[in-house]
Amino acid sequence: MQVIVHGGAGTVPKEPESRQTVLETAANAGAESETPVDAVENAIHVLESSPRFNAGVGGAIQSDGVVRTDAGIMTDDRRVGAACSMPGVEHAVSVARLVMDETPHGFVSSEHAVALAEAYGIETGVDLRSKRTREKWADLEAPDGGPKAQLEWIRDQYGQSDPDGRDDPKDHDTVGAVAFDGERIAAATSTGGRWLALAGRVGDVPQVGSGFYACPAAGVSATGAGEDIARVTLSRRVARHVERGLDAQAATDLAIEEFGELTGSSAGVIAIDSRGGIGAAYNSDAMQTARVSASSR
Ligand SMILES: NC(=O)C[C@H](N)C(=O)O
Repeated sequence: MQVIVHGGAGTVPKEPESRQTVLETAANAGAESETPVDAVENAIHVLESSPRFNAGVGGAIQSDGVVRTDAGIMTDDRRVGAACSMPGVEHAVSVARLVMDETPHGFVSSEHAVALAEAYGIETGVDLRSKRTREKWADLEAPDGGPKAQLEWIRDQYGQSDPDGRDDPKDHDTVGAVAFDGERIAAATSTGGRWLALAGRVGDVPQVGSGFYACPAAGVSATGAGEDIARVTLSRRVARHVERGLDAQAATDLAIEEFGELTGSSAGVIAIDSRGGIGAAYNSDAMQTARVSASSR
């Protein structure tokens, strides 16, 4: 099994070593799995459970102080599942997989996704705020009131990786994984979104072709400024470059170059192609990845 995972594209993290250790653990968990789809789910579970990443526990907070999680998963035969805007759901990737495996749909949202998760035994009602998230939120002096007041308040802060000048930004640490066993490919991405988005905002992560994609040619996971990633369907773009003959590294490089030219924004992508080529590219300051090729499976 070949596996690559990412821990988000953004600024240079303060403690890269400890994050790298979690990424390596996640990649190993993936490589020990039976199938590529198990591999991406298992790898992402590790990252969702770590408060160091913006997915599951430690996810970004929205304008009403609630962490809502999003995820998408896809396999090379174009089976796909996604779930979004879920308060209290640590393992968003498992809800996405549930949508793929158990429903005739591709995408289920908000309280209905949470209810579906609960009905199938996926844990809900988890407090996703880490200690740091709590402290940061307490400092922010959010307004009382509805969407208009919240929108006014976040207008200058949304998309800033360091809201209000605080350090330890959690804006960019979305997680993703791609796996290939020599025959089948799977890709998945999971996130808490971006700091101080309007309550209910959903980014690229659960949108097929934007935050994740898989087809016979390649599997892809993206991270970065979600609105901009969705505008150019970044993950599909990488896969298309592979379909036209590039290997995964050349395809991720080209897609990120195009993304920068088209949007002026920052993002990163990882990919594995059907010849076993692995690619990773980003135009932010940093994107940590870990990769494993286990010959035993
Ligand atoms: N950190 C991220 O990668 C954020 C994610 N792409 C989003 O916009 O929701």
